[in-house]
Amino acid sequence: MSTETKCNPDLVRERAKCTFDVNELINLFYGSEKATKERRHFEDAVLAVKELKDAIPEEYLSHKERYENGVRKATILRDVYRDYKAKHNRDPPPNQITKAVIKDISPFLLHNGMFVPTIAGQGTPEQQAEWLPKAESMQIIGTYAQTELGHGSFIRGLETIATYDPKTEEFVLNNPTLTSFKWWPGGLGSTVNHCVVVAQLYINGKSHGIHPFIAQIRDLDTHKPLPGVKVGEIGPKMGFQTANNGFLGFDNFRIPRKNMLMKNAQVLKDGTFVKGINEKLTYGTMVMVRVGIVGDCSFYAALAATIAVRYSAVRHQSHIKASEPEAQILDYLTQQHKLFIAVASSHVYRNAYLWMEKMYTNVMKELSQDKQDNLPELHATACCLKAVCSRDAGSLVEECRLACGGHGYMASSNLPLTYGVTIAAVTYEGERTVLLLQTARYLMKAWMAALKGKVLSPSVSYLLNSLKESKKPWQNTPEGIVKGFQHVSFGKVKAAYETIQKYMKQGKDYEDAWNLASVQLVKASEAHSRAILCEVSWEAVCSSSASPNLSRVLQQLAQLYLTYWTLETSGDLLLYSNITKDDLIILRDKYEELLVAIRPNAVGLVDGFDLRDEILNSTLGSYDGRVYERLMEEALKSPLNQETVNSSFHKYLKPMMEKAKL
Ligand SMILES: CCCCCCCCCC/C=C\CCCCCCC/C=C/C(=O)SCCNC(=O)CCNC(=O)[C@H](O)C(C)(C)COP(=O)(O)OP(=O)(O)OC[C@H]1O[C@@H](n2cnc3c(N)ncnc32)[C@H](O)[C@@H]1OP(=O)(O)O
Ligand SMILES: Cc1cc2nc3c(=O)[nH]c(=O)nc-3n(C[C@H](O)[C@H](O)[C@H](O)COP(=O)(O)OP(=O)(O)OC[C@H]3O[C@@H](n4cnc5c(N)ncnc54)[C@H](O)[C@@H]3O)c2cc1C
Repeated sequence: MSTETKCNPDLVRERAKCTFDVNELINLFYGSEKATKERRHFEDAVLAVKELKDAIPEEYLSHKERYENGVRKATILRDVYRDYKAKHNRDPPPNQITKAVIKDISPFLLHNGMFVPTIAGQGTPEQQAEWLPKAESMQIIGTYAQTELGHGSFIRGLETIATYDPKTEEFVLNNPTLTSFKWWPGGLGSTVNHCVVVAQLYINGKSHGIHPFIAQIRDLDTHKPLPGVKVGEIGPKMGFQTANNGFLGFDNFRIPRKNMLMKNAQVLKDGTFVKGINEKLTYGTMVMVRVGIVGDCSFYAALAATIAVRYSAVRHQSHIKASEPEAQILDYLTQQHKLFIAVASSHVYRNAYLWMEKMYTNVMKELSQDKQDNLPELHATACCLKAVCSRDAGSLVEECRLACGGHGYMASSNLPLTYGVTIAAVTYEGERTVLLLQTARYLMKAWMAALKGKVLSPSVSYLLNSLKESKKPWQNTPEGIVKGFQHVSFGKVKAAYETIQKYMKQGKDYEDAWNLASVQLVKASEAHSRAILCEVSWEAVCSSSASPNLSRVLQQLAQLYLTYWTLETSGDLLLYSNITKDDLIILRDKYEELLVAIRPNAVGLVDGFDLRDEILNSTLGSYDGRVYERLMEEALKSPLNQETVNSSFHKYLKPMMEKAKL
């Protein structure tokens, strides 16, 4: 029997309506047919491992059990990765199968995501040769320990100290205050035995700024903290329950000189400090991860959209017309308004990620040739896109959850957990406002350069164009809308700059003027991000190799994104572009037309994300649409349903009722 015949009939009908080839979309989204095959093949291999299946839903486990189960599965998953690599002589293809296995966040996330990349990016060839083979083969397990109780955003303010002792050629690590304790690093709680510690370097009483050091913190055999190390777990959070975030403090803990990662700056045996070409290269891992987070946002938006769109196709409630049967809730335009933007945004973030990945790779290549010219643009762009995409993705996931009504509130929908994980990215790897202000610094510099008629980097060159060109009449085309967002960014950058100047003319120094203008500066960065997202995604769609049928739908999605944000930010466009009220009315109508046009393809579009049921892990979103059956099946797994009468009845309820009779 085919999967289709077992499916909910609404979903079968939806799939029959689709006007494009879903497999073509899948291959386009993931790069190629070969990439799809390899990814699916790897996912199959993981899912074939029986031990990776959970007996009961994670939510019924205690905090400790959940962590232990997470570690158990992470180690099995690690074996599957290793075997794949041994068999195919290459890493497994990019995939999201960890989501199907760990459900929440792997206790090895920081090992793979930041510990290994920091050794690779910040270590000398000798250090890489020493640590990478051990780390990559999991002989050692590590994390990235930067944030402290007292400081996360302002990393120059970190208080962990590494004092060089030339007599023994060692660094002495100390956490002199409570606020200097490391706080947050994933896996630190009970999993890792090593970490990259970011600490203030002192030589002969002189501070030389923050640098990364490798410290072994637990014994490799007993796993006990080494003498001089105080380490533990920070407790339950809004999400990330299995990430095993921890705290760490050192008391005169010695590590050899070679444990400072010295690709950028060095400490020689005699204590001579050799400065790197650019001290900000020490922040390199964060830049890489910020790029990766834009890709993660695409995944989370796709996951939530898949669940909510499929559920909305299956769910019937009320009537659009009294004479007709109860409508699929997906037929309500308000529901389409809530959901289709999540589908469209996933594509936008995916294209933005691919664009950023190229920029990142180019800059890394240039840095290897000692060329740093494009590093500021990379940093500024990664900061604002990470900030805007993570916040938007969080809101989209929450909107999808709300769009599922009461059932969206069930843990078994997987939408609450997905929200907790998605929204964390607004804070980690650089808090949103703080990162937007970093981009604003870059925009102010670019603006000053534009005023002087200098050539600007590609991502901000529109500032110069907008300055040179007089504003042209608004055009209600995608290209016209992209230009409109560039005008908004231009206007906001200019206004923020002029506000700073105004305060300075009033006698304020630059820093105070900056702070007083900072709400505008943040908004300028947001507008700059939106202009990039619109331009990059529209260009990607126009240059795609998709067939005419698919291309039409992808263009509709991209136009939906542009139109949605035009209507959402119409005040800004009225202020800074030549858009008129009449243009906005036309766009409002166009937006509604787009929702109606996308509607028949809604299920096909989410099928095109190719997220299998095990990854969705949702009663509401599975491919076959057996929503009500799954809700009941999951509810029956509750431990409270494993007994007819719970002991609390005899202990509390009955005595209460009996007392009440007296
Ligand atoms: C082959 C292609 C591969 C593409 C990549 C894809 C790979 C994907 C893999 C990863 C994906 C997912 C992995 C998941 C892992 C997830 C981990 C989740 C767990 C979370 C971990 C963490 O949170 S770790 C801790 C993160 N912490 C932060 O982010 C702290 C934020 N704060 C800062 O970064 C800095 O303090 C701040 C930048 C805000 C300020 O620094 P400061 O030194 O004070 O600098 P300023 O004085 O403000 O500025 C001075 C000038 O320096 C410039 N600058 C600052 N930072 C950088 C930088 N990183 N690079 C370059 N330049 C920088 C700044 O712009 C100033 O310049 P100016 O010219 O003077 O204006
Ligand atoms: C789930 C999760 C996982 C994490 N994992 C790790 C990890 O593995 N390793 C690690 O080292 N860290 C980790 N972190 C820590 C994370 O990187 C920091 O929490 C993050 O960088 C924000 O710093 P903060 O907590 O100091 O926020 P704060 O800077 O204290 O932010 C609080 C408020 O102050 C505002 N603010 C701060 N500075 C400024 C400013 N200059 N201008 C304007 N407003 C400002 C912010 O906008 C925000 O509204 C993790 C955090 C989370 C939530």
